[in-house]
Amino acid sequence: MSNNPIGIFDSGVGGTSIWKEIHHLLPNENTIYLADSANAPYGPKGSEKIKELSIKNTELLLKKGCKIIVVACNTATTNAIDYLRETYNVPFIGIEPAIKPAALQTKTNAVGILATKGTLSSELFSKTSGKFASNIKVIEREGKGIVELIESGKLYSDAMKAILLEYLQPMLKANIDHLVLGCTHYPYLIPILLELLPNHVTIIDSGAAVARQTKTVLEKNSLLNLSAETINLKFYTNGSIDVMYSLLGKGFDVKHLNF
Ligand SMILES: N[C@@H](CCC(=O)O)C(=O)O
Repeated sequence: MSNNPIGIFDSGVGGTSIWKEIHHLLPNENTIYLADSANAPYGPKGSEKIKELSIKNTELLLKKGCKIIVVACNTATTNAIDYLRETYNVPFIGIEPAIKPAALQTKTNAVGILATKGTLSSELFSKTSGKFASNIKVIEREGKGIVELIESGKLYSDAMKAILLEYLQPMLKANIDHLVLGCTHYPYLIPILLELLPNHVTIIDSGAAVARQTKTVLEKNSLLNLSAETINLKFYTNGSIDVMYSLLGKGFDVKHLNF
């Protein structure tokens, strides 16, 4: 069982930002990544639809023998992880916008958060936000259009720069000193954001924390892979293989699969 793969899924290619953190921290683990790009973006879909898609992805990963599932998608986590944990008999790791560290560290008492509509409108997000950020100003912004541009291979484009400028403006006006990236596609924006943001704004992303949590849960459940066999890193997408390669780099085992 311990050499069974870690299953990771996202609405598309964004969760590869989480896969990179996991593979970096746990290089001896087999992994299977599912990019549900054909159904991206999840953000504007209702909670029930997001749940349904998360179930579909989970069941495919379980069929492939995954020992643990990482929901590498804020939108799927905030809308579906409670249901998944109640329903399936494997550990689940989720990702949520890191509003807590931002709220604890802010000196200007104002933080920005960029996330999808599905995340910002979820019960889980409003609970976390109410718990940790009730005394500070939180400028929320739906990152409308960002996932679509990344999924269509237009990460470094004038269109991307233009919408980011628009979304950041009210945050900068409110004097934020932290920007929380609340979607796993967004770490790929960091080089552009660094160009657009003043130096005093810290970008917060929870990818490394998710990898550490995955390691902790594997350890606790005696599921760390201790075998000396060569590991397998598999990627399945129901969208564009080229976009996967553009973010991962060539040389990985990326296959097209209808799911
Ligand atoms: N990867 C995204 C999903 C965005 C979307 O498909 O709208 C997230 O973390 O929320």
